Amino acid sequence: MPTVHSATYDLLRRQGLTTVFGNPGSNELPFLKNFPADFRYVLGLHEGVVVGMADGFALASGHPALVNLHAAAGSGNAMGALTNAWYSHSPLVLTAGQQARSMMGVESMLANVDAPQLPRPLVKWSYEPSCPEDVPRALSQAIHTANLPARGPVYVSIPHDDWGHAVDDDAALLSTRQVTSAAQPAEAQVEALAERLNAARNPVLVLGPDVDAYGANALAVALAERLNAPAWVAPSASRCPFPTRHASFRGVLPAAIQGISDRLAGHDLIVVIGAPVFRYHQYAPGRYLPDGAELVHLTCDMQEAARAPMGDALVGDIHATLEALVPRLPQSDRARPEPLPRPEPQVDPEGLLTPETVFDVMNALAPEDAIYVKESTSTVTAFWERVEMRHPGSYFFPAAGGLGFGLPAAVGVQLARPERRVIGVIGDGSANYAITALWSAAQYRIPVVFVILKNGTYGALRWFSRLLDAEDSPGLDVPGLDFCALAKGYGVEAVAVSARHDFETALQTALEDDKPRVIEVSTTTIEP
Ligand SMILES: Cc1ncc(Cn2c(C)c(CCOP(=O)(O)OP(=O)(O)O)sc2=O)c(N)n1
Ligand SMILES: [Ca+2]
Repeated sequence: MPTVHSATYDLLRRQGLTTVFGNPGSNELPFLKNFPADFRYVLGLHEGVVVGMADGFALASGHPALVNLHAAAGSGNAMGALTNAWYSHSPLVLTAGQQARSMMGVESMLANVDAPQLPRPLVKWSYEPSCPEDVPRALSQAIHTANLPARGPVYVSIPHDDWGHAVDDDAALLSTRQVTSAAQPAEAQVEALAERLNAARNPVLVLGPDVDAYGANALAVALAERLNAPAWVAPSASRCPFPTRHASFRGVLPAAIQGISDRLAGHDLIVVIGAPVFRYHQYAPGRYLPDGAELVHLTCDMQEAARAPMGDALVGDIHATLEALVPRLPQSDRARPEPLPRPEPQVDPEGLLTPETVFDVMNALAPEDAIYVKESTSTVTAFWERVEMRHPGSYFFPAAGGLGFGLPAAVGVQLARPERRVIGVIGDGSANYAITALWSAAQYRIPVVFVILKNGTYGALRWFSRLLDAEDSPGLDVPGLDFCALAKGYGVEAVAVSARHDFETALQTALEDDKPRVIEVSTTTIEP
């Protein structure tokens, strides 16, 4: 007779979720016992690391990832990482152990009181099965809910005395289910979009993370070339949807209402693809659109479409829609955009490196298909100007700006993409939120190159403090951190550098190694 335990592992195996990212408690042991030999468990020492690794793994692989957390305390620790997974449309299947059913009501230790409520609103669906026999079906619903557009995290709480319960043979019907979506816009919808583009005098593209998530980067290039239109990356970029040295590439839009309108002034049609409209950040009120401009928005996420403050929107599959759209457009006779000029090298002060130099060296030495996991807020602009990214899946940044993503996500990305080198570019502030990810990288010998930019301060907050007239705020500096000692403590080799040649040597050595390494670089602080 199959049990909840055996039926669940059959389901997970057939649905391709054989890597479990977790941090266990007693509630989880009945799920983890008799752990199948064809499954892999990746331990994180904090649940923010567990979810961060799973997030990087899911985003880089394009498939759902399974997470197993401890009840309330474990799930609570994961909430910060969930903010990023929610906004990056990351298909995470979070499971959490619950106290035994008869012990929940008295709120005994490790009872997850009102479990489904805890992760809301950062999950698409949250559930605790009402009886043990429903656990396999609930997990099947969780997998498909996470994976259907718009993709996103889900949460299932499972009492630990459910796993041994018998289930009937029909539970096996779950494991072979294939649930997919077409989301192909109708002929008339594609035609209407084509007509609008054809009628535009001076269209501009604004491309978001879901272009990269749907593998539609080449279609975005084809669209830009067919229109001879400039292509901006949508603000607060969490992925790279367009080759950064292409002639149409114009950089990342500022995350400010008036700033965006200023950059897009003169265009009569703004075509936003695969991004919310928009992920503003600093409060800089202004006009949502430049004079004379209209906006049309293609998104996979109905909530993005519904909540936008302006424009028309079409909800559909990004890849399928562009595939249907591009052939309908005649080759424009507009002048092709001129490539952006290359930035000048920066002069480094004695004993420090500018972030610009760090990125110039990275661009020179890293493989052309390197993957960057970025979490140093003040250096984002300099990075996009100086580091070339041309392949899909080359860049990941916390989609909600929730720090503690970078280190673990870099581990998860490298686990998903062993054929490409992953370089984590992490601020000395951000590095502390999930520093224990270094232990997982060492334990599982996941060869991420962690470059920690040490400017001794929360650089982005220094900038914000000026913007918000709060420059006398306390708590903006992080002096006295020794990331070589910290890395050593977690089993990762590390070196500290403060001169260009030393960084070149350290980076080259790390790129040639098959184990993780930390490079602590003393840098100046720059404006975001
Ligand atoms: C979990 C969490 N805590 C606090 C913040 C606030 N915060 C903080 C603390 C920043 C400073 C980041 O400093 P860094 O050293 O990582 O990078 P820079 O010096 O390049 O800004 S940026 C920012 O939004 C956050 N975004 N997420
Ligand atoms: Ca810093």
